[in-house]
Amino acid sequence: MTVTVSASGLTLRYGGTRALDDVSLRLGAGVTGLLGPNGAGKTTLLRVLATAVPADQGSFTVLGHDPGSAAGRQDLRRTLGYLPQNPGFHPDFSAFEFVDYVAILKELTDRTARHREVRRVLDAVDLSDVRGRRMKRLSGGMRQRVALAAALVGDPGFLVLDEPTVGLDPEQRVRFRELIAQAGEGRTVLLSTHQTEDVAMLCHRVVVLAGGRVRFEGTPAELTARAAGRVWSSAERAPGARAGWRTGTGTFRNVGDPPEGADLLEPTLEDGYLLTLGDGEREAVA
Ligand SMILES: Nc1ncnc2c1ncn2[C@@H]1O[C@H](COP(=O)(O)OP(=O)(O)OP(=O)(O)O)[C@@H](O)[C@H]1O
Repeated sequence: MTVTVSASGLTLRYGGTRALDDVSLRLGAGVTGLLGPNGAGKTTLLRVLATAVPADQGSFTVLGHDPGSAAGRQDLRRTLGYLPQNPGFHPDFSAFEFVDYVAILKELTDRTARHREVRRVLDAVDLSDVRGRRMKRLSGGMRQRVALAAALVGDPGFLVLDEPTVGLDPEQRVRFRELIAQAGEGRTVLLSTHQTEDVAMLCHRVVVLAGGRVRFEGTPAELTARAAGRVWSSAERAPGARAGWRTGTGTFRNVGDPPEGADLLEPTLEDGYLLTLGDGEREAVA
C-alpha cells in the first residue's frame, strides 16, 4: 500500500476526557472504514485530520502536506474534502447555491470555471435535475448527496466522510454506498460509520477506535477472521456468550467463547468488531 495519510501519536484531551489517546494510523487510496462505539473519538479524529481542530500532541501528513506550518495547512486544506456530521445547510439556499458557496470558500474564484465545477459535482451525485431546488425541500438522502457534492468540489485527494449514511433508508444507503465507492477510486477516503455492512461491502481497510485508542487496523477480512470459531448457535441463551440474541428462526446467535462441540456459525465483520471491543464498549455500540 502506498501511504497517503500518515498519523503518529495523535492525542487530544477535552478537560479530563482523552478523546484521542496516542492514535497512529496509515491510509492509502481507496475507502477505509472507521468503526467505533459512541464517544470513541471518531469525529474528533476526523476533525483533527481535516485541520478543524489541532491535536495536543502528535503529528500527521496528508499527501505529503504537514499541517504543522501555515503553508502546509493551507496546501492540505486545498486537497481536502470534508463532509461533517452536521453539514449545517442554509434552508433557503438551492442545492446549486450551497455547493457554489462551498466552492467559493475553496478559493475557486473564476465564476465560469466554478459554476462548471459545481454542475460537475452535482451531476456526479445525480442531482442535476434538482439543482435549483431549495435545501429545505430536498429529502434527507438528497441533502446528504448535496453535502457529498460539496465535499467533492475541486477533486480533493483526501475525502473525510463523517457518518454520511445516518438516517438514510436502505435504498438511499445503497445509492450512497455506490457514490462513496466511486469517490474512492484513485482517492483516499476515510469513512466514519456505525454500519458494519457498509464497511464489509465498501472498504478495503478498517480501523476500530474505542476510548480514543486504535484497537484494530487491517482489512475487513482480518477483522472478520477475529471471530472465526467464536460464533455459534444454541437453543437457549448461552451463559458464556459476550453477546447473544434470539434470531428470527428462534435459535440464539452467540458471540464469545463457545463450549465444546458448539454448532459454529460463519462469522461476520460485525462479530469480529464486537469481539474487538471491551464489555462496556459493546453496550455503547449504536
Ligand atoms: N467539544 C467537546 N468538548 C468536550 N468534550 C468533547 C467535545 N467533543 C467531543 N468530546 C468528547 O470526546 C469523546 C470523543 O467524542 P467524539 O465525538 O469524537 O466520538 P465519536 O466516536 O465521534 O462518537 P459518536 O459515534 O457518538 O459520534 C467523547 O467522550 C465526547 O464526549
